[in-house]
Amino acid sequence: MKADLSLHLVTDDRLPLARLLEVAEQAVAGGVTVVQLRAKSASARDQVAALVSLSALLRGSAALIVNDRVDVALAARDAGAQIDGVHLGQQDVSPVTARRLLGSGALVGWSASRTSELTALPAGTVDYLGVGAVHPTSTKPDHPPALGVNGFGAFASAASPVPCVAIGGIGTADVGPLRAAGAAGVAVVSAICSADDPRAAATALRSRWDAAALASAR
Ligand SMILES: Cc1ncc(COP(=O)(O)OP(=O)(O)O)c(N)n1
Ligand SMILES: Cc1nc(C(=O)O)sc1CCOP(=O)(O)O
Ligand SMILES: [Mg+2]
Repeated sequence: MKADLSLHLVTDDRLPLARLLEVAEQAVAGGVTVVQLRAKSASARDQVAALVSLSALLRGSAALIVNDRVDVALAARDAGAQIDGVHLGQQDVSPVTARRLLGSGALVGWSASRTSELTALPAGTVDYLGVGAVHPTSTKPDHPPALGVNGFGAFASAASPVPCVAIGGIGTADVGPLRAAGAAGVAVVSAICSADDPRAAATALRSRWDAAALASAR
């Protein structure tokens, strides 16, 4: 595996850059392993600037990936940022193209929520699937229908051996059950970005994950 997929911070579109950087720094200090810049309403230029700042802040302490935009990932690399990969949706550039453009070492994630989408999965092209929504969430009003933890588990079994990262309305109480259902990791926006103390929120998610991983190893 190219990155520890266990705990993703997906950034909140509504955060101003200074707060986004603060939240990312605290989240990684609390145990986040992947930071995904999700800035859907920002211009390409602003996304590149944010990635350059995030890269300088993280200095490799967590993987830094970009939502939707392979072009932005490449432009940020060109500007000197360490960009580890992208997370793509079903409507975005194909993961095959992303893999070709970003290289074999890049982390390429792809969204999937129905088993019919797996038939189109190019073997060896994606490193993980982002699977949701686990619960309904107002963070992404156009999210796919909620799967619940059991639905997530059924999907993860069908997708095996591709690692599945759970997303959508996830809080600390979901982490253990999702790990037990076969999640390779969890991804959150509001559980960290809307917390008064993002570091404490990330620490709580991290310790639930570590406890569940320990329990499954017994
Ligand atoms: C880890 C992870 N999983 C799923 C998504 C959702 O991606 P997508 O379906 O492309 O939707 P948007 O985030 O682009 O609105 C994700 N971002 N991260
Ligand atoms: C970005 C995203 N993708 C989803 C999917 O189901 O594919 S749900 C989602 C938003 C997750 O935010 P929160 O942790 O605040 O619920
Ligand atoms: Mg997308």
